[in-house]
Amino acid sequence: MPSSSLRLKTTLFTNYLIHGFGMIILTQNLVKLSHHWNSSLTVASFVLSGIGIGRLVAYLLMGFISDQFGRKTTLLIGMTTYLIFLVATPFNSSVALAYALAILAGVANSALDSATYPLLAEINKNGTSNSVLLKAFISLGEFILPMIVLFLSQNNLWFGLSFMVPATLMALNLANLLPLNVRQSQQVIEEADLQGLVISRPKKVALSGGLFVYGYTSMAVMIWFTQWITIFAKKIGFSTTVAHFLLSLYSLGSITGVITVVVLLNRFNLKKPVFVTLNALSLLAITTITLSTNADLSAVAAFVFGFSAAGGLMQIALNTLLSIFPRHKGMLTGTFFIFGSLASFSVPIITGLLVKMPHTNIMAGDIIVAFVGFLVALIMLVTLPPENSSLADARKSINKIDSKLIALLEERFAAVNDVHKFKQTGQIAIKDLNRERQVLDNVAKKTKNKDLVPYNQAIVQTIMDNSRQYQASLK
Ligand SMILES: O=C(O)C(=O)C[C@]1(C(=O)O)C=C[C@@H](O)C=C1
Repeated sequence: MPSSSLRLKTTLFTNYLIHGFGMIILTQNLVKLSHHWNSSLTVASFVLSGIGIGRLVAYLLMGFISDQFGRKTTLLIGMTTYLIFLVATPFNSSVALAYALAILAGVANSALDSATYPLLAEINKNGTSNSVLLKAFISLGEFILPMIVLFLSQNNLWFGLSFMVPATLMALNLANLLPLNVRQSQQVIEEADLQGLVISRPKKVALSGGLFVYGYTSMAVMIWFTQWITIFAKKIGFSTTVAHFLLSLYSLGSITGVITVVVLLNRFNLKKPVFVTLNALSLLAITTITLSTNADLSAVAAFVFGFSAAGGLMQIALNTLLSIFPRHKGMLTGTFFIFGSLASFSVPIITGLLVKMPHTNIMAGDIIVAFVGFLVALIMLVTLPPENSSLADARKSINKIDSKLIALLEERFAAVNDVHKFKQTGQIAIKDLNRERQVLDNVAKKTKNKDLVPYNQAIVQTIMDNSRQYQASLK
């Protein structure tokens, strides 16, 4: 790996560690901040919604900027706005400005996403495991920040230091990024890569449509669980300790899942089986949680649910989407995350309505969400071209393709036989160089991956040479 690429990756992962801090920094300091703003806790928690608004408003714009003006520009926008949010928030004493700063944090988040996911896909051909790793850095940030907040409060230190730690990291990270030539680190984005996956149009439509739906369900399935599991567990008679423990097991499962998925995807070409298996596991786990009245069984299911549903599935789906339409990675990332943001917005409303209805099992709705996610995984299974995880596997694929080619060649020779009959009747020469040129032009036009044109043309030329020999052999 070139050193510039390693340096760029360090910047990207550090950004997401800081983003892990950023995700919970307002909630972790909410009481202190509300005093600072001279407001009630209710008003202070309203400020949190600014982040969601900022994300929703900015995703498409940032996606556009990322595609049109480059990943580095978008990264700089994201990092600078994050820095302003982190530095200004602890000093600010106006609620209105706090809301504006929260919106800025949302904008920063959307800029980072719109630049980072496309960049990771471009730096590494198989960028899925790196995208999943981003989630691990977010979790690490979310794990560290509460400890910093606790340390500051126990030692009577200024709460604003918890903002200054990520702000300092962000400033250093900006200094690290500024001199970098990101285009060079992106390496050569070959024409072949820009063509995207070679699959039929209907398959492309089905897969990309499914993946956008997955942008919603993958987020919704987690929010639904995390929002209700404690209340649900108490309602079905589990002790308060068990009820809270289920959420911790979910988080533990999530971190284990992310690490497992990163290792699996790094070592083997297993994207499809991993995606389908984890979706099946998440469906099974949430069904178990919904129906179980046994605390031990629910505990195992909560861990498995975190492992699968929160183990980086969203990142795998986004990465697959980017591989279908590589020319518009920024806009696609933005749109995908808008679906996710819609889930954060709508799930609390939907579940809020459901919970008012008598005799409803609030977790049952999450089974439906997980089931839709599983259906998308099945669509991926049938539409994505096969990945070969070993030499033997790759050769098996070649054998299958060769069988199809042979059948097609036999069909072609049958057509050549007909051509030959017409030529004999009309006393026309076998060799027709004009026709051969037409055929080769057609090959160039039909070949999607332009790097392959000379090879495909050479193959078809050989076929025509043999077609002539075959015709000469016929009586
Ligand atoms: O189309 C013809 O005239 C053919 O004879 C068939 C064919 C071919 O195999 O495509 C073979 C020889 C000619 O030189 C051109 C094309």
